Amino acid sequence: MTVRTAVRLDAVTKIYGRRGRGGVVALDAVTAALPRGSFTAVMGPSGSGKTTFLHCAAGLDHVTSGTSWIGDTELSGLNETQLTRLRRRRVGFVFQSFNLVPALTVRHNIALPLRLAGERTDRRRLDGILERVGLAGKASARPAELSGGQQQRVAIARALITRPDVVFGDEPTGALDTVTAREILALLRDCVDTGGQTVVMVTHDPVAAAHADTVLFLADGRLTDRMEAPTADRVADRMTHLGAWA
Ligand SMILES: Nc1ncnc2c1ncn2[C@@H]1O[C@H](COP(=O)(O)OP(=O)(O)OP(=O)(O)O)[C@@H](O)[C@H]1O
Repeated sequence: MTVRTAVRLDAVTKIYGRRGRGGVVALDAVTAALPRGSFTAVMGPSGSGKTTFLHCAAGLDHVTSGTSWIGDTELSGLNETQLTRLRRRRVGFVFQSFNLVPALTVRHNIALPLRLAGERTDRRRLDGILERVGLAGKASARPAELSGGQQQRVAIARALITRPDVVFGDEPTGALDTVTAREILALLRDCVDTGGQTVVMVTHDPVAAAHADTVLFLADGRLTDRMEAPTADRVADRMTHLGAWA
């Protein structure tokens, strides 16, 4: 494979439980290659395998069969220690529920991945990231003192601090109002356009998906369709055909 691919899955199957004995086939021979510096949205009906796709792509979960790569690193070839290192340094995560540490200030929340990796935090870099996510004056605040949108900005800054190859988002705007969601999506878009990052985002929302370059559609664990240069209307239409709103 070429290093121009940030994320790759080759015939990835994920079964929870035991094959053929009541096990759930959450992903069924999924193959996808996501280029570096691209923004991909993953959509599909509830239970179609979106979160499982994200977890298998990011090394948060083991695949049952098939192979997945981050850059040129094959994840199934890594032991637990190597996987932990990869998750700390090469991927960033943003969740619907922000997952910040309440007792820590914004500055310390953002620096946490570096501390866990045993690295010193470069003050200038941290200030630069705070500025980039629009929180320059909030370094000493604690999460409870921030709005939902501001908390998600902290989570994005925390995801970016290790300069990851890929930022994975699982419904990153799911808990936000429409206006705030749009600001967060613009920030993720900027990570790709200005920062050269690769972003992969699970979402239920066609408007959110329209910020991506490509939308991948999952149904029953299979990749059934893709759309380039999506618009909210076209995505909503495609989701209707998948029975997503049923
Ligand atoms: N830990 C688990 N153990 C057993 N089954 C699981 C587990 N995680 C997910 N599943 C099942 O795998 C299938 C895919 O789940 P997944 O969470 O990936 O779907 P999703 O598209 O993200 O759903 P949603 O939109 O509702 O969050 C579902 O049938 C789900 O019930």
